[in-house]
Amino acid sequence: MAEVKKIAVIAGDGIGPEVVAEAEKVMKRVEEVFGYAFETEHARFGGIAIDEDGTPLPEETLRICKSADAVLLGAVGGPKWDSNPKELRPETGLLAIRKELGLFSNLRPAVVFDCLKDASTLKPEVLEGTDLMVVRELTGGIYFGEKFRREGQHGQEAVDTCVYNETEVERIVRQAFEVAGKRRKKLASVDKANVLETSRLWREVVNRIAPEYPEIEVEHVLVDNCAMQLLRRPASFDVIVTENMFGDILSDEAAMLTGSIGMLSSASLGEGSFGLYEPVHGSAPDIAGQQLANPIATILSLALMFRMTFGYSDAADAIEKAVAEVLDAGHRTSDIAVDKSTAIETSAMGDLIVSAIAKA
Ligand SMILES: NC(=O)c1ccc[n+]([C@@H]2O[C@H](COP(=O)([O-])OP(=O)(O)OC[C@H]3O[C@@H](n4cnc5c(N)ncnc54)[C@H](O)[C@@H]3O)[C@@H](O)[C@H]2O)c1
Ligand SMILES: CC(C)[C@H](C(=O)O)[C@@H](O)C(=O)O
Ligand SMILES: [Mg+2]
Repeated sequence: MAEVKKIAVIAGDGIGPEVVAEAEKVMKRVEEVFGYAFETEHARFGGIAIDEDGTPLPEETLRICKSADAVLLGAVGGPKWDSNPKELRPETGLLAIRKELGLFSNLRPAVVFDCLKDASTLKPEVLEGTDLMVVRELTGGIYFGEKFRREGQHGQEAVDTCVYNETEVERIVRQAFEVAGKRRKKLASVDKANVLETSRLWREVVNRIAPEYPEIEVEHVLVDNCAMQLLRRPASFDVIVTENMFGDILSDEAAMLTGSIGMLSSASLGEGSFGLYEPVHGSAPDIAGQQLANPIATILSLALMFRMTFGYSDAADAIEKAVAEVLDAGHRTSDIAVDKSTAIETSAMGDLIVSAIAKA
């Protein structure tokens, strides 16, 4: 009997519960096919927790996450809470959970499935061979710097500060070198060193560490240029390492290489094997509750959990293969369907993937 792995499951808001439900079906199927055992504990987080507990990140939720081996998260947020004070914003809870759990490294793979090239706005020949990984710093930078308002000469002033220390930069940069070493050995460090002091420090740290990884080819790319090159030569990128806000923006851009943000999975990691796994997308209030959401990003996030936290590569490979097979067979949710009239619902996509999961 396999050791029981504890997974904290946080559905969240909007399409969160819809996509997480499909990932939970996949979890059950993996238990049946591979004999692994998972114990899940559900927790409230985000907008729903604000409504029921008066805070986006209840103590109980944090306790459940800390006592688990890994966390599966859907998405949080929505217009209902958009004008709340910042302590009562779902997004504030998201930043708090990342910080509390020490998840400084966010891996966001963007892989273009051959059969989905028609779902992208880029030409198929530009997309050919695109398989990149954004390594985003997740617990520092402008997201976590001091923020305040003050009265200025021209009315209210708002201040956001961006701070990075060498230790924070070094640990994420080392992670990225390690990731690149297991891939195609190319690292693009993305910054704005022509303007920002934090970026100058970032670049110095990358240059100091690079000689320790002589097998990795390093390029420095300014973030504005990177945004452009991602559309011009996406296949030339292997690993992109960058600070918190640039990584947020570039990963949503990279999503469109794959056809939809509904395809992009992520792993948030710290020093140990513990991780939080969530799709890159948000709660998509515009399509919530209609079974229109693509569950693949969440299902692929679960595959990342199996591979990275539990070392269950057989199950992770089987999930990824099942997703590829279902897409190859022509099944599409609306976001990736060229002919929208043929699109299938969230749960139908989940069911098809579940049925396709098999031992190699
Ligand atoms: N990690 C998170 O929980 C997270 C991430 C991003 C945004 N958010 C929050 O989500 C809310 C909505 O944000 P937004 O609209 O800017 O971004 P979003 O990612 O929720 O949606 C952007 C667009 O992509 C579509 N989309 C997103 N996921 C999809 C899926 N799985 N299948 C099909 N289409 C999908 C949406 O319908 C929408 O048109 C905000 O409150 C935001 O703060 C949360
Ligand atoms: C909702 C928001 C706080 C979050 C972020 O910016 O990190 C989201 O955009 C993401 O990419 O996970
Ligand atoms: Mg984002």
